[in-house]
Amino acid sequence: MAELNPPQREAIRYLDGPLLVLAGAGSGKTRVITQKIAYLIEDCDFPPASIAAITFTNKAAREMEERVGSLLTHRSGPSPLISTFHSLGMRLLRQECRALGYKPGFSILDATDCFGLVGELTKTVDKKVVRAVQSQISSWKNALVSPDAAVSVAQGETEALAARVYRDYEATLKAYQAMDFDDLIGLPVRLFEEHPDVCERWQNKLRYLLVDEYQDTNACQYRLLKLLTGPRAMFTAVGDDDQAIYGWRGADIENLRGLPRDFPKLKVIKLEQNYRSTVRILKAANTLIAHNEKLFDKTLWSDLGIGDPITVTVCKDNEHEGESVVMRLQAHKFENRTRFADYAILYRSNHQARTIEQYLRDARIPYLISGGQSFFDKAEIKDITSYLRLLANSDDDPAFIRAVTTPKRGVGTSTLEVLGRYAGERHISLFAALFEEGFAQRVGARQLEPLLEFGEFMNRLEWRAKKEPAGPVLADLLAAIGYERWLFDHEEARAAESKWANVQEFAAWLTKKGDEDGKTLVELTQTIALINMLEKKNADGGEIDAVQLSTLHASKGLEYKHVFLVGVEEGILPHRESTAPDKLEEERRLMYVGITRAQRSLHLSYCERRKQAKEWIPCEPSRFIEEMGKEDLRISGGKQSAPPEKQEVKKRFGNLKAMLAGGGPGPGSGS
Ligand SMILES: Nc1ncnc2c1ncn2[C@@H]1O[C@H](COP(=O)(O)OP(=O)(O)OP(=O)(O)O)[C@@H](O)[C@H]1O
Ligand SMILES: [Mg+2]
Repeated sequence: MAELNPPQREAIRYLDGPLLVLAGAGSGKTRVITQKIAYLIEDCDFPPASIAAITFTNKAAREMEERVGSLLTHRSGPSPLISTFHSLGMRLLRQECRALGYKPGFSILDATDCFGLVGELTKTVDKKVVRAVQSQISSWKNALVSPDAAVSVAQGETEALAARVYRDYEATLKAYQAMDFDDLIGLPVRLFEEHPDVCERWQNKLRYLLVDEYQDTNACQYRLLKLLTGPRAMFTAVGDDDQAIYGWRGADIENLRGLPRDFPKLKVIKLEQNYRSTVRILKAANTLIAHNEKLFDKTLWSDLGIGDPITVTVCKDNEHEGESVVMRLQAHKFENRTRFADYAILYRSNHQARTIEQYLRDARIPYLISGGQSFFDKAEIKDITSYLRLLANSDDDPAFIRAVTTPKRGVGTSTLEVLGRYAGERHISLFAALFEEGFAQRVGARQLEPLLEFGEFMNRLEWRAKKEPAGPVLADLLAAIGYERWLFDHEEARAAESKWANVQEFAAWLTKKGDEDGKTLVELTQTIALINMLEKKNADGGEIDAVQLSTLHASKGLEYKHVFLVGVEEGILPHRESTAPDKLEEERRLMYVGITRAQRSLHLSYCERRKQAKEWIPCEPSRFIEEMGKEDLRISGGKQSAPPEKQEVKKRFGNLKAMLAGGGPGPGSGS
């Protein structure tokens, strides 16, 4: 407890009832959670398995696991449960799903799978409509609105359509023995409400709960939290209302406001010292967020020194911005003798990453991306996981269709249509239907043969997939379906190579996971949907020295020595669809999150124009730059000052070249 300030220590030791730690960015809220877990185990003799900590992302969960692990090095045996709400829900459902009419092998459909399903049910090819319907259904699910209730609350055409689709969507998922991400929270809530005995069992099992990033919980998660803690209400929640950035996904700041109302005994502790950022960075963040309506009074100070001014670079267009950010990063790294991993480049939307990636690749700078397209979203990975899903759950019709048609094995669309109709009449899955005599009578022997062969192959493999270690079973599966050959027959050589490399990486990862955790292929399958990034570690086990590229949303809770925040323009940040007053406040919080990720230096940039559908559109600097208070900003570039900025970069690179020629950097200002 040495490295803790008095309110942090108080928060850690407080066990008399529910506790809320409410504090600004970088004030050590996450550290309170980590240390409190150690305190509960070490000093209060809580069995590790009776403690659950909930983080916002898988990455945060892994980091916390590592930190807790290093605090408890001398202990072996079970560890506390550290996971996201979704992983916790999944764990719970795996054990209890029979009470809700699910088999333990239930499938988890990711957002892309669900998009396909909603698309089919909506009967439209207009992706915008499908997306709107999908997002509306998700909002209802997160707000605990049932399909029946949705019909009566729906307003306008899209919502009415969504309400109609909602019921079919739920029924279809159930028929597939499948769940979407929202179900991983919603179904445990239903389970606990319908089965108080099960709820009580879990309340006794989990005796202390800790929740990080509490401001971004939604109504459903809040309900789950209340059910899990029960009347004892032994929990610590930490959060910052100024960092609530997931309103668009159903998170509700009301849950923060409602906490004192629902728990009259709630104790609130505030933390005021920021241990992350220099004074200038913190001041800019505080000045900016003061433009939002205040929910709670908070102060935040730092004694880490005044620090460098915040730079604002005006760029001609986004190509120039990409080039400039990479050049400035290289120069900064050289001057300060830092590592690539000390840098993050943050942006509002995924598409902004493309240009930056290009310039990073050209400069041969290693980088990692988070918050982007998931590895598991790639077609080749989804092909393979469809087999795994089907092995775990033979009711998973979407998985069946993908697996039976990829690679092609002579099963045509018309046969599948007959199979679908037959299965529908009999109310059974496609997989079960293919073995039935009634179906065999409707198709010719030539059509039936490849289907039966596939079915028998899967049946033979299922037994092994449920019993044997994952690695060898997966290797045999890949060989048996001839996936590699099929890729090279159907794709250009280079595309096929890269896809096959991805499949191999995936197989190696699953094998390793299986070996580490002693899990079978079927057991691992459910985890796949929940993981959005491979744990990239290099051969010696350390983290790769790479620049981190991330959306602002995905950067929450993390910190980097030096941060480049790009595209700080009207229309991007704030986003053009979010300029209504309440949405604007969320955009401002997003900017606040971005600024407060930086420890030592912060570099903003924006473009004077951007290309949109072949046309150049002039851009305005984001209002948030103005709102940060100008005195600590150093603005360079742009029309008036274009030459000096160029000179500046040239000068620095001139130096760089001279220094390189001279064999090494001069004294740096430290990292
Ligand atoms: N008492 C302390 N003494 C020294 N360093 C501390 C102390 N408390 C926290 N820190 C450090 O300050 C940094 C910020 O802490 P932490 O990430 O826990 O803040 P946070 O409040 O969770 O931030 P965010 O709101 O961004 O999630 C971390 O590097 C942490 O190790
Ligand atoms: Mg935190």
